[in-house]
Amino acid sequence: MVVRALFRAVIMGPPGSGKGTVSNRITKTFGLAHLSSGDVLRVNITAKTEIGLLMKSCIDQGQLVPDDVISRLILGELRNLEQSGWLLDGFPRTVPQAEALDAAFRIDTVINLDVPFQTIQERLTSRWVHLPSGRVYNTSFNPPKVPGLDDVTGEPLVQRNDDAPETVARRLKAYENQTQPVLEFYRSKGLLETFTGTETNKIWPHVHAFLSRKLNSGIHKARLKESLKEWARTGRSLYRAKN
Ligand SMILES: Nc1nc2c(ncn2[C@@H]2O[C@H](COP(=O)(O)OP(=O)(O)O)[C@@H](O)[C@H]2O)c(=O)[nH]1
Ligand SMILES: Nc1ncnc2c1ncn2[C@@H]1O[C@H](COP(=O)(O)OP(=O)(O)O)[C@@H](O)[C@H]1O
Repeated sequence: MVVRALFRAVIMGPPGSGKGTVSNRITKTFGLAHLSSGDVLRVNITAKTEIGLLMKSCIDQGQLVPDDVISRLILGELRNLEQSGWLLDGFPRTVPQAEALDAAFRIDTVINLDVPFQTIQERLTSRWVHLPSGRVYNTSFNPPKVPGLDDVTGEPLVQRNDDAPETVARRLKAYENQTQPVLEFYRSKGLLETFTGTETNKIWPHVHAFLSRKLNSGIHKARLKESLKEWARTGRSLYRAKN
């Protein structure tokens, strides 16, 4: 699919607000590369890299990893995506991270998923993930075809250590204290676009319409129409392979 060259977006929202789920729909519909800071960290933990080993306990306890570590990691990954449009998920999470990103790249828009904290806790305790790919499931919202197994590879799904209820509470606190100020950072630059709701399937059409408008000039029109029709007809089935 053809997308206007180098469209660069950030998706924000509290833990469990649906960033990964919506990112997957965006990247499939609009052909952007997806970079999730949480996935990058988890891949490092699984591969037992030096960074992974150092950051594991921080992540398991629901704390943010240090700004300089994550900024170096993510800006390095983005430099490998120099030639593509991308959607950045989970970074920046603090104002110093936002400043580091700002110094390195021009951002076109910031999508903010505004989902109430009460909605989130239950979602996270029933979240299951396929670690190698980052595919995310939920026992009630989007269960895998075979319980406990990834739809694409058939490999086992796991629950994240940091999705335990007491750790989720700590992550929400970190979001309030450290990440909410980033919303103001982007609001003051006129980049923040907020989508409020409690259900991803109701938020998604608004995100879709917004990005379609933004990207209209470059998107292959026929593909967009086809994807909208498919969405209207089947709901989420377009995205079943991952979500
Ligand atoms: N019940 C319910 N679960 C959802 C909804 N949207 C996403 N989820 C699930 O909630 C969990 C968190 O979503 P995810 O996209 O991983 O959020 P992130 O932490 O912001 O990246 C996952 O298990 C999703 O499958 C929704 O509208 N309703
Ligand atoms: N930008 C970041 N800054 C600091 N820590 C981060 C960042 N991104 C991810 N992490 C660490 O990885 C954990 C998981 O992140 P992520 O997968 O994005 O969670 P969620 O999608 O549930 O919000 C965070 O709780 C934090 O410990």
